[in-house]
Amino acid sequence: MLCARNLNDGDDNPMNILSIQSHVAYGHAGNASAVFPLQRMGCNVWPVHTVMFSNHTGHGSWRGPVFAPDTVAEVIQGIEERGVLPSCEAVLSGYMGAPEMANVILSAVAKVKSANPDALYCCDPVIGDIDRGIFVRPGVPEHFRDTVVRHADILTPNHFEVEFLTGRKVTDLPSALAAARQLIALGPKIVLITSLLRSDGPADQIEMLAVSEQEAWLVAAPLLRFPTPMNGSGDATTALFLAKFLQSQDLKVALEHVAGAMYGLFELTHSRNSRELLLIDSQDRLVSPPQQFTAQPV
Ligand SMILES: Nc1ncnc2c1ncn2[C@@H]1O[C@H](COP(=O)(O)OP(=O)(O)O)[C@@H](O)[C@H]1O
Ligand SMILES: Cc1ncc(COP(=O)(O)O)c(C=O)c1O
Ligand SMILES: [Mg+2]
Repeated sequence: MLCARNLNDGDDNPMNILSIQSHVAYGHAGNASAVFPLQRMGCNVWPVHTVMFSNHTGHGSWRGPVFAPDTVAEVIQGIEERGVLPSCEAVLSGYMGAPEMANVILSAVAKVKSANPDALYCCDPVIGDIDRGIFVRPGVPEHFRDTVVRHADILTPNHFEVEFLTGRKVTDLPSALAAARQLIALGPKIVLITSLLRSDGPADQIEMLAVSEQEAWLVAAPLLRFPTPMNGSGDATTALFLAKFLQSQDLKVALEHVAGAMYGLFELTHSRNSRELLLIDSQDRLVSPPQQFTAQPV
């Protein structure tokens, strides 16, 4: 079984998650979108930042450094020197900045897995989206496709990313399932496709598809219209899915949780016309989603 820790053994210490992502000071993307939901779900997070930007790139301009891969490796080495990697249950990665950063992250995954063979690597292959196309540096998309994906246990591409990683057009449910299974054949145990848009799907709904070797579940929630695309949603989605999966070890439970939590977050953000996700105002919704969405087997 894909399992970081058996929660039925009476051990109620929080999960430790090493989260290596971008960080923004204002608003929510990367670690600034993932850390709070993980903490609110009761996880202990060790955030390592790959960049420190003033704000997410969706605003059109931003300032701040992209950290050198060696800088990030040094921070991870310092964590290793605390002797705590055996208690790390998962590594989570997102926006990488440059292909060399991916190698630092893969080396962190190897260290964590050698200290704790049950630890999971959850990779959000941040490459781009349907509205903007590719928004990462040259070389990063190919590096995800050719190398990083094979090392992930859980992979959470959006619609655009699943098409890039597989080289397949995803237009309907059969092509979405085939694309997820193509990725699973490379190594990941679970593929979560976020924001699936398909011709044979319901209008005005946004879907997520969660696939493992044994199971496939589809869930739909209302699609809300925003004047500009929202950023940071994938980072919160992956964080919430990982936390719930680690806690429940159940694909359907994790999928239904993330669908309800993300709808709760988007609904509040939409009702207040906010350009940034209202994560703090939605904190209770992230843990106990007010609306439930039932996943269907496919
Ligand atoms: N316009 C929207 N209306 C409602 N929910 C949305 C909307 N956009 C994103 N979401 C929620 O956020 C999740 C992740 O969005 P997605 O666009 O796939 O992330 P990414 O930022 O990685 O592109 C979706 O699966 C959905 O739950
Ligand atoms: C700094 C930064 N990190 C991460 C992301 C990824 O965000 P999303 O969750 O929308 O894929 C973005 C997207 O704009 C970003 O600007
Ligand atoms: Mg994303």
